Amino acid sequence: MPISKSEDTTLIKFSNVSKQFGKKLPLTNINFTVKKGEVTTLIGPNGAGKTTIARLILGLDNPSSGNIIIHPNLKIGYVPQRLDFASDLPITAENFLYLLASNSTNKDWQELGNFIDFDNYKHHDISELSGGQFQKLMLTATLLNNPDLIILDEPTQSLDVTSQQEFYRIINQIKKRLNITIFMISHDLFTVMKNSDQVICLNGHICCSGKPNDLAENQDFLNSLSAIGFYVHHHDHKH
Ligand SMILES: Nc1ncnc2c1ncn2[C@@H]1O[C@H](COP(=O)(O)OP(=O)(O)OP(=O)(O)O)[C@@H](O)[C@H]1O
Repeated sequence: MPISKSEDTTLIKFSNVSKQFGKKLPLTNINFTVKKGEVTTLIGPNGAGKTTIARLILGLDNPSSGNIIIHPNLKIGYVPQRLDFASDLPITAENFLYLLASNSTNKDWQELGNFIDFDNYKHHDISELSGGQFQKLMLTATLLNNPDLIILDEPTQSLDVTSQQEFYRIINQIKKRLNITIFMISHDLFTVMKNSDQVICLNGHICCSGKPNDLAENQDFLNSLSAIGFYVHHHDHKH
């Protein structure tokens, strides 16, 4: 069913979606929308159903019940958590992008390279890249197909704080300059709160969701974060 005109900025809409695997019910009654041009971040503990949601969006799996509407002709790119097969390839980062670009719709990979500080490591073999450089390369590889929306599965999981901040800076640039919508799965609660337009807190069901600023003030949100194992720092004293 197409999205009606009044919801034109809605790229993805989950309505009462549940997913069952045998006797397991990892997702129950999931409702959310992803709006064009926004960064939506899904947070939750291991086993919360985050990857299952990403797979449903990508059409790799179907909901057991409920309805998922994807905006017609939406091009979705996926940046996986890891890409084991590529990390040992005896090929430079530059040649890797060059090869991918020759098969893609966006031939201008060198321009995309500006986003990721590519000149500093483009002549390095992929196996020599740092975790942060490799993630940036994967991100750029995904952008080669001119997606409208990209899904990032825990992109900063193995990165140190400086590389995480750098990665989120790039994500924000991509959002602004290329007008790409971002759907991100993440564990980095505090970076998420700084860098998202919408946060969805998941643990089999949606515990709460909203704009980071609203949620930060919301005791239900703080309680549900504690309940699912996120440490919440209460900064209630003055320096
Ligand atoms: N194909 C499958 N068959 C059976 N159970 C599955 C399948 N895929 C996922 N599950 C189960 O669904 C639940 C949610 O898994 P999912 O991978 O979506 O969680 P997650 O939030 O992404 O976890 P993590 O943070 O560890 O990656 C888990 O209990 C998992 O074992």
